[in-house]
Amino acid sequence: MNAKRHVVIHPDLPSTAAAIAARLITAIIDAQAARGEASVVLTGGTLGIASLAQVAASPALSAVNWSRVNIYWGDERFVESGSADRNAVQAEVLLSVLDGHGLDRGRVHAMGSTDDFGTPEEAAVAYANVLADEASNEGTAGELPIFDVLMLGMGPDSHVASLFPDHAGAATTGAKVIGVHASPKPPPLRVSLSFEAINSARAVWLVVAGADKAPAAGVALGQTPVTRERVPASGVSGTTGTWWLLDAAAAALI
Ligand SMILES: O=C1O[C@H](COP(=O)(O)O)[C@@H](O)[C@H](O)[C@H]1O
Repeated sequence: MNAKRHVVIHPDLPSTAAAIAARLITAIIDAQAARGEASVVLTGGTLGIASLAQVAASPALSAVNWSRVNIYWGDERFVESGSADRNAVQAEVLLSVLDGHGLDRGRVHAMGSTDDFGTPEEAAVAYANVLADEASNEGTAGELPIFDVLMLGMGPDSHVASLFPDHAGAATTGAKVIGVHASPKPPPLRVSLSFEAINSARAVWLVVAGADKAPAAGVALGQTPVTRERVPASGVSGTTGTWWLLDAAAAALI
């Protein structure tokens, strides 16, 4: 067992979402106390979006200085900017509420859409440039800003972000952001952080709920060695720790 890997199991999806929301607000407050701002990487997915809704409803919302929170995404569907398929559109359940709490939309960095780019690769290069600019602005060495918390959903096939098992993106090295074609899960075109970018984060949280995720969680957390190309969820980790935040159904085979 990786000493920095933590597994936290909650009874069901609603309680897991509420716990993740409380954890996220606390992590942002702690990061702001330490360095004046906080950066979070959001995920789409059932539990990821449910957790954002819980943040929006939290009485602790006003404890955060939302004007100094930087928001990124781990992956995005390469579709029209207003499409309900987009993780950034789904995140409006929180962002629209935060507008009333001082959120600086200049710090909200959505990945590109088909409105502005011809291919996922073009959007990926543009997002890599955004990340490099933000790293430079904050004085962080390298091409990636500090990610205090990076959230990832996980698919039943063990994909995280848009890194799918035995698919080109999961085998890519040397790029921070990649274009994805022929995604096994629709829509087929996507943009995703690479393993390299994900694993630069301080804390990586895998947020996982539902019985359909139990086999993949069992394999990713199991004793049998697996590769990240075959089981992408097994290949992510934070520099300070990796937290698996699951409901009981998803944890049934751990
Ligand atoms: O396609 C995606 O799926 C995963 C997981 O979604 P879920 O609905 O099965 O929880 C999500 O984390 C990822 O961001 C998204 O693009």
